[in-house]
Amino acid sequence: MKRLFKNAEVYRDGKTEIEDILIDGTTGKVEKIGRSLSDAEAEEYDLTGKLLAPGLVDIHIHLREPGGESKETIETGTQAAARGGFTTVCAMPNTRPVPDSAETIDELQKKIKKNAVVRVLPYAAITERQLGKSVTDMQTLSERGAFAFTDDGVGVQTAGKMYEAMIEASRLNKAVVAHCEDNSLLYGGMLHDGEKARELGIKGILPASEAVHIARDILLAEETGVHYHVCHVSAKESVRVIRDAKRAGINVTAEVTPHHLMLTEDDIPGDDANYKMNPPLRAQADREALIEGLLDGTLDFIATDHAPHTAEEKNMSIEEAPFGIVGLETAFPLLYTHLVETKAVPESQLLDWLTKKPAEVFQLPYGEITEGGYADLVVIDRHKKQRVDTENFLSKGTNMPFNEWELTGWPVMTICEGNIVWNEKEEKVR
Ligand SMILES: NC(=O)N[C@@H](CC(=O)O)C(=O)O
Ligand SMILES: [Zn+2]
Ligand SMILES: [Zn+2]
Repeated sequence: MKRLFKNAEVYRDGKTEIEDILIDGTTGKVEKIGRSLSDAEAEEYDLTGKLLAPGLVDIHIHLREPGGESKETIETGTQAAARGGFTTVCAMPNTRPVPDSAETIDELQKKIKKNAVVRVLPYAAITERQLGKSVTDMQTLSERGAFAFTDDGVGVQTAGKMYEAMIEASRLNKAVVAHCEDNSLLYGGMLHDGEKARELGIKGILPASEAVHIARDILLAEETGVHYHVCHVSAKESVRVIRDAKRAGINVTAEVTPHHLMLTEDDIPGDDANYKMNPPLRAQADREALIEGLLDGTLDFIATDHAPHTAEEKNMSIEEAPFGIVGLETAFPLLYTHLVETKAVPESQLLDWLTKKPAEVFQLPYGEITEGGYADLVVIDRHKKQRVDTENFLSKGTNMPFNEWELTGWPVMTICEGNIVWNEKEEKVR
């Protein structure tokens, strides 16, 4: 089935212009882009006044399946993604079992094929069961569709294992994606090692627990030539280390989450586990360094680290609850409201951080609207103002600090490979 989107403000090639886009549901591709298009067979949609952008790409999410279905499933997590405007998401491997072998990744691929509403690219683990002891059979995992390798959820504790993994990943032309956290520097910390932790009497997490791991890995990346990508950068020291590495020509890239861009430890109202995530919300100087890092290209793009947990788990105290917050359904309006509407960042820049940049960094054929390219699109109503209502989420997870925030710029329709996977008008997910 063909669809013709008329009079949209189309963002492509760095510009926004009023155009029509004809897509083909059979091939899943964009057939034509231009002015005054018509097609006798196509169903028409008038998008006057709406922004039509490439479908968003999220390199870092947790779908919890298999093993954590009470927190999220491939179905509910990708429904949440579709509603948030995301058409490509990369699923982290801290599941039970961990995708660390041919059997486990094959099983995961089957589940994705059956239940995913948007495109899911699965990560495989760097080490077996993410225990940091022996590197997985990366070649086999690559052949079976591993997007890249990561032990997200934990840091690879020894330099030697990371080095071995990087040599193999480099040979296979795959990225090593790292959760950076040196356990020997944790000291039982739960919040950033700052004012708020002291006030609440909770042990602090040193910025160095992140930055030391990153610095170590960067030297190993230099040695091995691997594409090394840093997850959820939170500390100003980490930004500095990555900036220096890029200047030295080392193949390092990095992401930052919406929550680290928006919040600091000062926003934590008390013992509320909706503010508990790893890495933690840090100080104002860190938040500023993250924004500066994004603007100067030290940090390459934004990823949500959507990390659902059950209400039961998150209703516990900060010291008892698990780390992590959800983000797929609010990422775009949150960033649009607080970066674009405030004029801190041009709309095109925000879109690039959520589409073109992540796709480029991982050499994915998504994240841009082109004739002949995938019909992955999101329609955004820049004027739609709405309060976040976690009760209304499609995700099973409601654990997040942005409930009841009034935000502007909501996705109203998401198209993945030519199929409408979310349409606000019909409150529908495929
Ligand atoms: N970010 C988090 O706080 N939690 C993540 C793990 C992770 O991303 O490291 C989770 O899986 O819950
Ligand atoms: Zn992580
Ligand atoms: Zn994560």
